[in-house]
Formats: sequence, structure tokens, C-alpha cells
Amino acid sequence: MSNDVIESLRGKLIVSVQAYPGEPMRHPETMAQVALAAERGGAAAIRCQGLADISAIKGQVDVPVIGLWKEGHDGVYITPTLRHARACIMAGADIVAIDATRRPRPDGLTYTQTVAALKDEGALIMADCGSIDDARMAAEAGSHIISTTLAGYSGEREKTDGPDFELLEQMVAEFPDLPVICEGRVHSPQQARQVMDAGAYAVVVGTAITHPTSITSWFVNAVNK
Ligand SMILES: CC(=O)N[C@H](C=O)[C@@H](O)[C@H](O)[C@H](O)COP(=O)(O)O
Repeated sequence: MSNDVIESLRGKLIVSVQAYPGEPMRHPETMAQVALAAERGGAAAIRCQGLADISAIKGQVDVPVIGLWKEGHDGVYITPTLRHARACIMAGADIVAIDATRRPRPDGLTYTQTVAALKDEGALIMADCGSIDDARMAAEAGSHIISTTLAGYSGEREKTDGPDFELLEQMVAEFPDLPVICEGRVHSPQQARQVMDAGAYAVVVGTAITHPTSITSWFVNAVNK
């Protein structure tokens, strides 16, 4: 069953459906509608944030749900503790995405200890990495999927304009047997194709599909002089 979930993502597009605190679309029902619309367009899985969104989206879509829970915005904020990860699973996530940087975690557990506990409970783990050293640690810990999610956000790599191809290529070369997902700043179908050609197992696109305020501002910046 679990391997079927990961296998179903191979070569596919995953859509991240998230609204940020204070934003007009920050409502679980709205997020579930956006997720369903993305599924209709062919998304192979939905990545989403927060217990209410995970459960609302799980109730709407048939594709797997990758759940996370963001708390805070400095340091480790993507599913920062074992408690947050367990809650995502309880809310219905098929895969839980967790911060896989080497920074201290609020509950004092290491990433490796967190993964060990979750694996004992049968969870599937997506490791949100910010550097190749994070990926090495995440692979060693037995993560099921490693991703470039935190490249440009954890202080170890520059924030590239588009996806961090260099990190992706390094991860793909070093871990040929692990699914490597490219996530972060994939802003066009061309870039999505390019990351797949670079060896990504799957690609996550968020902002460019599901964040109208950002997309609008891209057009506004192009139009306004
Ligand atoms: C760094 C961080 O907190 N990333 C978050 C992770 O879930 C989301 O805010 C991003 O939207 C997601 O990673 C998809 O990326 P993009 O929206 O660039 O396609």
C-alpha cells in the first residue's frame, strides 16, 4: 500500500495548495475546492498545510495527500516536531512532509529520532531539505522521499530565481535509489519539464498554480512601467 502511494507519484506533477495567514483564501473549504480543481487538471497528489486543510482536502480528492503543519516562520517551521507530524497523519495525510534541515528542533529530538518514531508507526516521510548535507542526513535517517523544498530558505543555499537545479542534480546523482522531488520556485511548465529531465522523480508546483495574488503581481509587474 505505502509503496503504491510513492509509486503513483513517479514522473508526475504534485500541486501544493496553501494560503498564508491573513490571506483571503485561507479557509479549509476554499483550499479543498482549489485542490479538487487541481486534481481535475491532472495533479497526481496534493501537498497542503494545516490540520483543517489536510482533513478538508482528504475528504474531497482521491489522489494522495502530502500533509504538513507550519508553525512559526523562523528556523524550523515545517512540521517542526514529532507531535506535529503525528497530527498530520491523524488528520489524513498519506505522506507527511517535515523539515529535514540539521537545525535544532523545538522538541529537542533530532530529525533522525523523529523519522525513526514515525517509521515505527508506519508513516511515509517526505524530507524537506535545504542543502546536500540535509539530503545526506535525511537519506541516512531512512526518509522515503527527499526534496529541494527548503533550498534558498534555510540559509545554506542562495535563493535562485527558478528551481535550484544545482541541488536537484546533486541529489539525483548521489541518491539514485531514492525518489528526489523538486519543489520550490517552479514557475512554468517549461521549468517543470526541465526538472523532470534533470532526473526529478516528481515535481511540486505551488505558487504558480494556486496563489493568485503572486500570479497577479507577476503580470502587474510586467504591465506597469
Ligand atoms: C519554503 C516554504 O515554506 N515552502 C512551502 C512548503 O510547503 C510553501 O510555502 C511553498 O509554496 C511550496 O514549497 C511550493 O513552492 P512554490 O510555491 O515556490 O512552488
